[in-house]
Amino acid sequence: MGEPMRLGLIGFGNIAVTLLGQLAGMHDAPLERLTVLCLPDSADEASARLAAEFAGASRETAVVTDVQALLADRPDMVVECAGHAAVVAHVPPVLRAGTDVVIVSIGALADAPLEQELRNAAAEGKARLILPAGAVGGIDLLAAIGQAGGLEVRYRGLKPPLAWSGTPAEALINLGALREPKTFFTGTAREAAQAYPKNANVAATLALAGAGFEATHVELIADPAAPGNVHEYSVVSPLAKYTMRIENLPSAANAKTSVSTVYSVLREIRNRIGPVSI
Ligand SMILES: NC(=O)C1=CN([C@@H]2O[C@H](COP(=O)(O)OP(=O)(O)OC[C@H]3O[C@@H](n4cnc5c(N)ncnc54)[C@H](OP(=O)(O)O)[C@@H]3O)[C@@H](O)[C@H]2O)C=CC1
Ligand SMILES: O=C([O-])CC(=O)C(=O)O
Repeated sequence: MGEPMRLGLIGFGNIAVTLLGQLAGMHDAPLERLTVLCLPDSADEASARLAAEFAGASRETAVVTDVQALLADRPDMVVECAGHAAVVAHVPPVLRAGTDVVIVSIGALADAPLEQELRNAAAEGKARLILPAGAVGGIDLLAAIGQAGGLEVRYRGLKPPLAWSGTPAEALINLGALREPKTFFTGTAREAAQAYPKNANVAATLALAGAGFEATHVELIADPAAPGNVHEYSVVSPLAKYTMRIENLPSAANAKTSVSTVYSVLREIRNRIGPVSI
């Protein structure tokens, strides 16, 4: 059994609540304290759910609404699952304080000054900025062969029309009337991640692992026949060529987010606490 850990969570939406259920059932790699940083409007609900679903004899919980209170709880690691604005507001001070952070809203790094600020904050605090694979796979191979250069990466993100609601796609196509797949965005990973902050974090993950934000080609597609949230990409490099297609189950509480994202975060937590990292 690993050493007990003090975990901080930023956000209390779909990913955080689903993760809470997974953490509650995790006994092989124990958590001794879970501190949630949420918006003031969510604090009462978060307190009630933590008390009912997670707290116990050997588990303490706290709900806070500002980053200094989160840091005062001395978490060993913090997981951000709240969106791009929360990365901007909260992650630099946590890194500067010397605490490792897993960022789920990776597309925030498409803002080049913010990416630099996060790298500087991690260096200053001697902390690690951890970028999980999230809803996509094959990041290990991409990051490995990318070191040799010469990468060409092309990514297609297909989701059912509902998953694109509330995004700029609404102004480009009639999502409700769509009867066939429609590509509404073609561009770079930087453009995609910035225009679709809740839907194109995968494009940013591929860019950061591989060919960079400008050289990673992205297509975003609304497809009424999509069998879930689909991530397809192809890699051509001097060392390897491969294609990947992942059909992800969307979250019941947020069609934009694939459930596998939660499990990717859980993997980071287990790798941190457990005796083996894989
Ligand atoms: N890397 C990847 O592969 C993936 C990354 N993501 C990223 O994860 C994010 C979270 O996903 P999900 O949980 O499904 O989204 P949700 O919208 O369900 O949850 C996000 C929660 O964070 C809250 N929040 C917003 N701003 C702050 C803040 N400053 N401090 C604390 N809480 C805040 C939101 O409140 P309110 O609703 O009131 O704004 C909401 O409750 C997405 O926005 C996306 O950026 C998602 C899928 C895949
Ligand atoms: O969860 C997914 O399938 C991917 C996603 O939303 C993103 O890339 O932001």
